[in-house]
Amino acid sequence: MKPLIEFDQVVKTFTTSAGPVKAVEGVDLQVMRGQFVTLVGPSGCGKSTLLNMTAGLFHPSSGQVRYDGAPVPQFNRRTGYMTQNDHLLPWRDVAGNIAVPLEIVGLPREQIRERVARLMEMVGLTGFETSYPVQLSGGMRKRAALARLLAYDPETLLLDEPFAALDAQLRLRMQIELLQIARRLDKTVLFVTHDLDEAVALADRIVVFSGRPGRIVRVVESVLPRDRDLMGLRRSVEYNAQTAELWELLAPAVEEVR
Ligand SMILES: Nc1ncnc2c1ncn2[C@@H]1O[C@H](COP(=O)(O)OP(=O)(O)OP(=O)(O)O)[C@@H](O)[C@H]1O
Repeated sequence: MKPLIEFDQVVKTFTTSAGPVKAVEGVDLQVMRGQFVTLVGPSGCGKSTLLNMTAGLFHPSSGQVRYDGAPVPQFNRRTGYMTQNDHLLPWRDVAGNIAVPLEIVGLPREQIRERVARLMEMVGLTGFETSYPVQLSGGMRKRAALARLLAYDPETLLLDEPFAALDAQLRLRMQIELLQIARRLDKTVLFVTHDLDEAVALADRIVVFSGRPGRIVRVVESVLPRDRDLMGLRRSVEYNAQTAELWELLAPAVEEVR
């Protein structure tokens, strides 16, 4: 099977007023179609930079990022991006926000209405069509942003700490929903997080980075079954052992940053 996303000896150096900043170095990684891959590592190790390069927002300084066998084009339209900030339009209601991508591609009104209703149901927002972002809780805003992202129907979801601002319970609910949706729609996911528990809970593979310049320290295959019960994970011996193993791996990098 061919990988969907490939990082081949990727180096990215930024030019800043304080001089060059090497964000990542020697990154070799292959992501298969349909895989859920989490990226963890200390702050500033270039995790977002890797997502940006997958989205085609900028290119590596050396090495190559390939998508479906070809170098990533400028603006990779087969990917959809979601960051900590949900970027909902405050002057549009929830249905109006989710409809934006469908309006851009010129879908007829009736089809937009149907697609929006389906997406709202998928993320558990039915009944809030006419609410405005300011009236929503943090979790509901994330759901709306996720539905809008799915409206683009991207093959790959690039998620940069999407749930970092949520409290523990809401985060768990969003994780459960995201995992279900990703599996059901067969999405490929690159998910950046600082939270090791989250990284292990969601991933098929966990990629651990060193401090800046970010290098891959280890790629860990999940010990959990693909079909997993996120609610019951805390009681899973395998889950706790894998999380502890990752803490050990990350400890030197955390020390370095300190
Ligand atoms: N556009 C840019 N111009 C200059 N420097 C940048 C740019 N983007 C990222 N950097 C620098 O590259 C390094 C890696 O940044 P990046 O945001 O990819 O790290 P990260 O691992 O996602 O960090 P965090 O976990 O804190 O979000 C940082 O030192 C950052 O300041």
